[in-house]
Amino acid sequence: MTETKNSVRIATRKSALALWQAEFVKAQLEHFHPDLTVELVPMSTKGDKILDTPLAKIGGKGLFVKELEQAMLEGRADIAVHSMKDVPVDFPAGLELHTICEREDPRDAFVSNQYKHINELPAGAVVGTSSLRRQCQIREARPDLVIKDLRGNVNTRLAKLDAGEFDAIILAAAGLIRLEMAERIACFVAVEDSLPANGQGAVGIECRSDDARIQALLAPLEHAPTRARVLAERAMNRRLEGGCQVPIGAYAELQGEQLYLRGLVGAVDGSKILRAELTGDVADAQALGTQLAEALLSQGADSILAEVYRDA
Ligand SMILES: NCc1[nH]cc(CCC(=O)O)c1CC(=O)O
Repeated sequence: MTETKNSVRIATRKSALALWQAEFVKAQLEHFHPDLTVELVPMSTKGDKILDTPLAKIGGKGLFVKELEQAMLEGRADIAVHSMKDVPVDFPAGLELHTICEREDPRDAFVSNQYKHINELPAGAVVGTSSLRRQCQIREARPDLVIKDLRGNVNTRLAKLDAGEFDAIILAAAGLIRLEMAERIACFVAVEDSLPANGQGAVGIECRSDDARIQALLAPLEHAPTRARVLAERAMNRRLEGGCQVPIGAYAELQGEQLYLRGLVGAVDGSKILRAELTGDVADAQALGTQLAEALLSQGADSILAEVYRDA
């Protein structure tokens, strides 16, 4: 399809979750703009191709977004739909994160075919996750469990659980809910027990900074409360210079006009987890995130993170 005034092309990864999110944005755009033609442009990213290496070791910010951004910069697509959790803090010149949609359940989910709760797992049980943030919080609570790396998209991870490679796995609840697999969730993990990653459960839309036509079309998809929460969480990560593969949790909730923000930085072995929280005016969301990061840094977060990056 050639570019017309009344079309939008969405660059998307090909995983089931990415396609769901792109279809969701397509449906929303068509709902608000009945005359609009919306087309998906699926593509593979480096992160999709390297499946055998723990994510923390590949490093490289934007492993899952670079190809999508290239497509927008070259005019092969107009927008890219991302899980906010996977979106790097900075954007290439000419692109911006323009829209943040309403958040799905931000919690982690405990998934197991035998056990209803992490506390039911016997000593030595094997738990699968590739997230350092989840690892450090599990290790702190249950040093007797064995944690094994678990990569792949949601379906691959569930298949590995079902094949008996793990006694339980931890996934983002949002992904399972979106893919209509909520029945696989044995229990939602309380945010007190597993503080979510910044942006978890929220979908963001990136577009060209100078594309006023697209930005006007995106306007009705914006969800201001989610934006405030996610911006606070991202500001915390930004100040800590944390990419998406770091043992950092950041979670903001709205309490009226107040934003309640919690953060943590953990040593991967669970030997030490720093926590901080604060409450402030929602209008100061980003400043609050930075302030929370400062509180964690003053507790020694920088030396913990330096260790993580050295080992990675
Ligand atoms: N890191 C991969 C990723 N990115 C977004 C989600 C889930 C959906 C979301 O958080 O919006 C997942 C899977 C997971 O962590 O289990």
